Amino acid sequence: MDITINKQMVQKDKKNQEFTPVFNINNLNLWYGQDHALKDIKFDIPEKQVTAIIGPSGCGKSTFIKTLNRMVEMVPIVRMSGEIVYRDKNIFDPKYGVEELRTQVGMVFQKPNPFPKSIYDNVAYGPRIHGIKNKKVLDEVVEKSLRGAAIWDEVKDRLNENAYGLSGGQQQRLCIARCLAIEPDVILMDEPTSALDPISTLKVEELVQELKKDYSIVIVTHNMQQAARISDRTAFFLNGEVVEYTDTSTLFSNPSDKRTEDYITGRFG
Ligand SMILES: Nc1ncnc2c1ncn2[C@@H]1O[C@H](COP(=O)(O)OP(=O)(O)OP(=O)(O)O)[C@@H](O)[C@H]1O
Repeated sequence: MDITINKQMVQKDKKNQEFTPVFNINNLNLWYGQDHALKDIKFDIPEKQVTAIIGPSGCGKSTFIKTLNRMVEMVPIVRMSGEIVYRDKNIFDPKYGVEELRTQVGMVFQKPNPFPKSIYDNVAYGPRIHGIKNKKVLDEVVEKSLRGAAIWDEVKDRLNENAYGLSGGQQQRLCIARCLAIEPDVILMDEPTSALDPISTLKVEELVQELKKDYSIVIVTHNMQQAARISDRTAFFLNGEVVEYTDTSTLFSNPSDKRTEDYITGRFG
């Protein structure tokens, strides 16, 4: 049986700009036991743009982003219905291998989580698992990934030192380099700067702007200013629903739903 679903056609947003979706999410529902955490989520995530997910604590942002690489299934009590189409294939199809998906859809977490290994080995880890053994090829991948994550100049003379010796901001960029080393198509970021100081936050935000030239990025953030600064489109989640999803400038300057307006003007959350 062919699991290809052709939904990846070019679409137009509210400003009539064309975009190609990388994910189509259709009537996605998710329960933790009896708790209905995601309710009829339906929207498309564009290619090579930054999509921000905002909303108050407990509204389902992390749960949602973790459905996109099926990490949420690691929680045993999770049940889901609906469909997530990634580049014309339903990721819930039993024929779609989760490893294949996670090679395409990388993830960066809230707290930097380098392995207790050298800087070099952190970045080479994924390529090695994918069978790359040649030292010269690995050296190239490591350098390219560290350059891509804007940390090469800071670490090039200490590649064999333990990653735990880096600052929090450097560790987070190392984790981004580790993600780039497997050459993903999409990068999911779950509050990637919430554990960082303002200068490291700025570096990661600048990096996100660079990365979107080559990757499609979905970022969960508590910080509305951050969403406004770095994203092209924003989805506002509330109680497990998407209240509003549109281009970021419209959402912050002219929201169409009163609940969005109340949230972005600080009336709750
Ligand atoms: N592992 C879990 N088991 C049971 N319920 C969970 C689990 N993870 C999340 N939930 C519940 O699902 C709902 C959404 O949680 P989620 O963490 O996705 O929200 P969030 O918007 O990311 O919150 P925050 O901004 O505080 O991180 C909450 O009611 C939460 O209690």
